[in-house]
Amino acid sequence: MTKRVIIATKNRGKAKEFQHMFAPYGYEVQTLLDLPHIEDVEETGVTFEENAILKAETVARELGELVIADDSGLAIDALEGRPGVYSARYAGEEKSDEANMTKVLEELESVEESDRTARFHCVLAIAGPDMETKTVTGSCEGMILREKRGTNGFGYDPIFFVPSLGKTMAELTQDEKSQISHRGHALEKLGNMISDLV
Ligand SMILES: O=P(O)(O)OP(=O)(O)OP(=O)(O)OC[C@H]1O[C@@H](n2cnc3c(O)ncnc32)[C@H](O)[C@@H]1O
Ligand SMILES: [Mg+2]
Repeated sequence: MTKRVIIATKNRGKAKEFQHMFAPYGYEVQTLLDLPHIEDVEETGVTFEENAILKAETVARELGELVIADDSGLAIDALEGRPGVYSARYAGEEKSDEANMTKVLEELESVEESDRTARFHCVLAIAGPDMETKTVTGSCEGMILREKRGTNGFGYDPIFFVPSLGKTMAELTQDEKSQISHRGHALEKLGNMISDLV
């Protein structure tokens, strides 16, 4: 029987990545896109950790099941860590990846190459009945380019350059991204915990 794991996300890009990352372990991933009766959780926290816990615990309580949530974002040094926890809505409530990237590129227009350092952060929270909520973190270092490159991935991937690979995140295959990404690193840490629980 296929094991099922629920991820409390409505982000199609994240959903696709989790499906890909869990498949080799024989897990079928369901997200809030498959469970439309579950409402969006308001992200009132001021840290990735607070928001990940909020999303995981709220949905776990509603479903009475084990749930994983992902809160993530991009921290740019020249912008004092912005967009940070506001990454999804940086250019407005409509959560447009294109508008968010355009805003970042404009804000960095006068910033020279060596100062364009940034990193993606990901906090995964796992919550469920009869267990204490746990969190793990992962990050990935890079540079913000001056224009978009590549069409894979989602969010800020086309402007996030990974120096060790000489490519943007949006030029990586799903396998390549999972090996080096903030989400991939966090999920590695969650690995053993999940196999004990789900
Ligand atoms: O809360 P859920 O429903 O999971 O979906 P969301 O898109 O609102 O997710 P977050 O609140 O965690 O915001 C994360 C934002 O950070 C960006 N982001 C996170 N991981 C990324 C990745 O792997 N590549 C590119 N951008 C990413 C992207 O803009 C996301 O919308
Ligand atoms: Mg969100």
